[in-house]
Amino acid sequence: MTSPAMKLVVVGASGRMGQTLIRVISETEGAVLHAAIDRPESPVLGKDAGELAGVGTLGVPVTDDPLKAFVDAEGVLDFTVPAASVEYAGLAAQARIVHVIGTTGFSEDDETQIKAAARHARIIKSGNMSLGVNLLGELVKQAAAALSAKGWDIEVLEMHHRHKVDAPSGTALLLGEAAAEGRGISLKENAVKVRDGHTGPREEGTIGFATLRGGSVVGEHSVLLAGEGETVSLSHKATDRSIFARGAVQAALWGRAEKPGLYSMLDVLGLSKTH
Ligand SMILES: NC(=O)C1=CN([C@@H]2O[C@H](COP(=O)(O)OP(=O)(O)OC[C@H]3O[C@@H](n4cnc5c(N)ncnc54)[C@H](OP(=O)(O)O)[C@@H]3O)[C@@H](O)[C@H]2O)C=CC1
Ligand SMILES: O=C(O)C1=N[C@H](C(=O)O)C[C@H](O)C1
Repeated sequence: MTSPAMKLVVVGASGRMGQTLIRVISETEGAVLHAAIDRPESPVLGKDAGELAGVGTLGVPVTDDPLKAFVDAEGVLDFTVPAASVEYAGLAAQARIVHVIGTTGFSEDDETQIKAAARHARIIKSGNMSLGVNLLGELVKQAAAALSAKGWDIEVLEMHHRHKVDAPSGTALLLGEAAAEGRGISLKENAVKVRDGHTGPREEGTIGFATLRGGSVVGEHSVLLAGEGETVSLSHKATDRSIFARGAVQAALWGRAEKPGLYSMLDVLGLSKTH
């Protein structure tokens, strides 16, 4: 017997990802839009979420009351801002529902609070929900392990649209973590996120980041492994935000059957060693 469609709440409904999520949910068998939430000051409150996202009337008005929305829901899809995601994680824990977090730019304190919420909520969190980037992360891990001898320098390059507010991107950090794992080192202790002025020569074993912003670029990432006389380059280019939204809906459906905990897209995609 097939289970009824999973009731999903989209928070940040007016955002670039919020609208893409509403569209993708409307096209996904097994998922249904239960509620759409935005900030109390948002001009879209009261508007139909489907009309807002260009998929026709869905009979779901945008509200600013997450608590009420979460009570009867089974999952929340959250691509908003760190402060809001931390708050939603607490509410999802109270409601015992699945919380898919795509938001990026968290502080260490935010991460601690999300981990605490995952004692009761099923949280799936990733800096990038696409299949391609998560596969790329695994390839980067392998390449970093294979090219771990001295003389191979790792640099992560990213470009995004002019509206993006955090840097390096969540994806760049995910790829940096993958490279660090391949090397058996800590990213936190070896990352170089900014270079300016007389920096001196590159420090052996560091992982560098470079950030570009402009135009409407959805998301482009490259990991360069630069050696003496040769460079290996591993890249991903996103041209459509629906790749992230499809991954998020897939994550929510997967999380429905899981125990409370903090999971990543590697768990959802079966690429995790521990799952
Ligand atoms: N993990 C992944 O695969 C991906 C992650 N992202 C990340 O998702 C996040 C959002 O990206 P994007 O959609 O481009 O950004 P937008 O700015 O377009 O959307 C963010 C939305 O969140 C809303 N918002 C802000 N505060 C609250 C709140 N307290 N409660 C409810 N809603 C709130 C904003 O409303 P308002 O505009 O009124 O402030 C806006 O509608 C970013 O962190 C981005 O990096 C993006 C794509 C893929
Ligand atoms: O802000 C964005 O747009 C994106 N954010 C995510 C990130 O920080 O990596 C994922 C994707 O690249 C788009």
